[in-house]
Amino acid sequence: MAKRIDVKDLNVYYGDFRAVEGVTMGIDARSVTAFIGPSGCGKSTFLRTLNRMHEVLPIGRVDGEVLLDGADLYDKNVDPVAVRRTIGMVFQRPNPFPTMSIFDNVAAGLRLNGMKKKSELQDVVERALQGANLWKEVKDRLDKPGAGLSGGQQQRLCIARAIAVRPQVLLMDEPCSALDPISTLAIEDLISELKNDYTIVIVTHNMQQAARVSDRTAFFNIAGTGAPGKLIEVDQTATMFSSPREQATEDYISGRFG
Ligand SMILES: Nc1ncnc2c1ncn2[C@@H]1O[C@H](COP(=O)(O)OP(=O)(O)OP(=O)(O)O)[C@@H](O)[C@H]1O
Repeated sequence: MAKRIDVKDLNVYYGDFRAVEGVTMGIDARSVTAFIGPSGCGKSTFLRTLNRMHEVLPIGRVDGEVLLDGADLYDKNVDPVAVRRTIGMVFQRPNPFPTMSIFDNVAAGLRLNGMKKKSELQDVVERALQGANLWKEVKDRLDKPGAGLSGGQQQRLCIARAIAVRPQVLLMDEPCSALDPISTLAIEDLISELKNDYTIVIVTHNMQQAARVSDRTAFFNIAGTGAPGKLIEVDQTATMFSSPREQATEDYISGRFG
């Protein structure tokens, strides 16, 4: 189910502006890969190319290859909507559907995929909520609005919604930046569990978080305002944090800039 991703010479544009230049890297299946780097270096932009979300913007354009177990996501015969179904995304701010119940939030994607039987939906919703470590807290209030949960619970609800449709990859764009430390730890524990089943990519500004949750870390940087973001290096997280190859990585990790 979990798949690996290989990116080859990827350039990402907003109109004429090249925001990310020449990224080539592999992302292992069933592992957590963290993207780190200073603000504006293109981490989120690059992340959104991995499930073809970038091109939702009219000015969004990509060239290069993103291979999911060897198959190019940008092949002209590939349906971008199908890509977004197999590569799920969790955003910075928890964004449950505000008027929907907790149950319906998790069931929404399943219903879109044609699952109609109540008993089947109940099974999958329960499994997804358990997978997101939220079941115990919400099992007696499934018919209450998702918007009534705490921020940390809402983010776990969004993770449950994302995993309910059994994606092959889960992309997370600073999933803890709006959360308190306790909720952050709950999400980090969850990420460590989910990697047994999913390929996970997480953008984070928090060095400790990258060190705690990821197996591999990719450092991106920009030469200056208006310059494109570039991948500087990617390696095992332990190596990146103890003996990176590039001086810029060491400077960033040790807090000398960014
Ligand atoms: N919708 C947009 N239209 C035009 N340019 C954009 C758009 N979104 C982002 N950019 C530009 O693309 C570059 C990369 O931005 P991006 O948000 O990907 O960086 P980031 O590393 O994720 O930053 P941060 O850590 O602050 O979230 C920046 O120069 C940014 O201004």
